[in-house]
Amino acid sequence: MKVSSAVLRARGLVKQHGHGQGRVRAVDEVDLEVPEGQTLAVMGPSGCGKSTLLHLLGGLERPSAGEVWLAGRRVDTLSERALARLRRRSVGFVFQAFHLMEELSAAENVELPALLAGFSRREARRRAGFLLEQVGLTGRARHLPSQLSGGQRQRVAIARALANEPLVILADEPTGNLDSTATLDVLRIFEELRAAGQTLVMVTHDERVAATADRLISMRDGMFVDDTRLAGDATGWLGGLIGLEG
Ligand SMILES: Nc1ncnc2c1ncn2[C@@H]1O[C@H](COP(=O)(O)OP(=O)(O)OP(=O)(O)O)[C@@H](O)[C@H]1O
Repeated sequence: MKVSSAVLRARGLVKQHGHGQGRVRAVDEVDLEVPEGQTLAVMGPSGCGKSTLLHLLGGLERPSAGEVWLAGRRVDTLSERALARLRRRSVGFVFQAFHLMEELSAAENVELPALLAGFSRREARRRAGFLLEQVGLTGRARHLPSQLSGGQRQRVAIARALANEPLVILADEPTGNLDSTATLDVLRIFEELRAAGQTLVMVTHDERVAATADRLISMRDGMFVDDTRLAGDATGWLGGLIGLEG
């Protein structure tokens, strides 16, 4: 394990939805530090605020109160434009519903965020090819998302999330729409990501997915009720790719 420096930090994080009687505190005074290279799973009952927390950490939603820091930079006070740039350059998102661009091929879906993050066309293409190979989809690079299975789509989405060399990957129920075979494929990739030292925060209902993490936080009613370190260590093939080996 590397020397811990927090990639992601939150202080006194609050997100309130709605007004008056219908007001909900989806996230309620949360403090969090995610060191570089840590994989963190967040579990908890439906509606406890997991997705909201992930959105706040990734700058997709703004907190009602509190602070979010990414790589030492305050995020929650950035302009929309600066926030969008930070997301493009530094965060990889994986969603339950994949959210691939339907009119683009698998390879193009992975190339696009690399281009937006500033890679040259050649480098973006090379990177997409490599990433698709790593998730076992070389033969599907030219397929459209509609021509892929759910598991294959999610593997494209994970390759896409890695395309910009993100400081952190945020994954919201990444296996929520997958059958058990496809879930195992995604688990294998997450284990490799962890072994490679990729910082990752994932929200999941699946204990098998959570078991791939270094750390497990349980949430209830917008608050953390448990924070446990899980066992495990390994090394893997993604180290070179995300620039963390050696
Ligand atoms: N845009 C919104 N407007 C109003 N209330 C919202 C909004 N988004 C979330 N909420 C409420 O905030 C609470 C937390 O929602 P959130 O989606 O973060 O929970 P979750 O733990 O991810 O749930 P699930 O496991 O079912 O996905 C819930 O009570 C939800 O109804």
